[in-house]
Amino acid sequence: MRDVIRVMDVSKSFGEETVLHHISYDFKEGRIYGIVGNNGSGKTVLMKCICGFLIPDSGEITVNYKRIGKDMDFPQDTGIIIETPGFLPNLTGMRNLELLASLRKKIDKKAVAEAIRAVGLDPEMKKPVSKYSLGMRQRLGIAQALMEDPSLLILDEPFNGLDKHGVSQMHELILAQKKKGKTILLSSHSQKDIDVLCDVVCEMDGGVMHCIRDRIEE
Ligand SMILES: Nc1ncnc2c1ncn2[C@@H]1O[C@H](COP(=O)(O)OP(=O)(O)OP(=O)(O)O)[C@@H](O)[C@H]1O
Repeated sequence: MRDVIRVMDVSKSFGEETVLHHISYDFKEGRIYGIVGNNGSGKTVLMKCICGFLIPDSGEITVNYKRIGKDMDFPQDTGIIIETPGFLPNLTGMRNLELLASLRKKIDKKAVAEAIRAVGLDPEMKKPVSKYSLGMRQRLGIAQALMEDPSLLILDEPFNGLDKHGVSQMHELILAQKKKGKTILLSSHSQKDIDVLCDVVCEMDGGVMHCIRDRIEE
């Protein structure tokens, strides 16, 4: 099984606080990994390092065998949600995603509209994003992560602000992504999200990461 992400002896501190302490782990293709741990345990910092938003103090991370920060600034072919997604408030959801898509490659309006529909929003909706509820904004964030059909998804608390129905819709969407062979890293404080979705559960604690469940190896 191919290693999509390799985290090799990665450390990261902020002042006196060591958040990641010599972490090494290989994330394999086609699996859903749950990243769990208490508040402040370093889940977001690890995901940000993988996405190139933070630079480790030492160690190396590769995504699809390319070194982040060396061979490329951020991972290619990757959909990312880190923290609550920010959008231009006066534009519609569709226009926001079209703009983001156009920064990367030739804009595919049909794919953008499909992603918006897949998260339960209406691509024709005329409402500007400033009038979206938190849950709608979160759905748009998930659509943004999915719209270019990336093979890797890095989702930090992607269900924030969603109601019960919304969460189960998004569970189905994520499981459908897994069926397409995608690799998914997901952090969540909800045990249900982790139980329903994840093949492997990795816990952050005291700067280190332990795999506490592996349904594939069991
Ligand atoms: N840019 C930064 N500057 C200084 N400290 C930071 C920075 N980013 C994160 N930290 C610190 O790193 C630690 C880990 O933060 P992180 O956001 O990764 O936690 P988390 O596990 O995602 O928590 P939560 O479950 O609350 O989202 C925290 O103590 C946080 O204050």
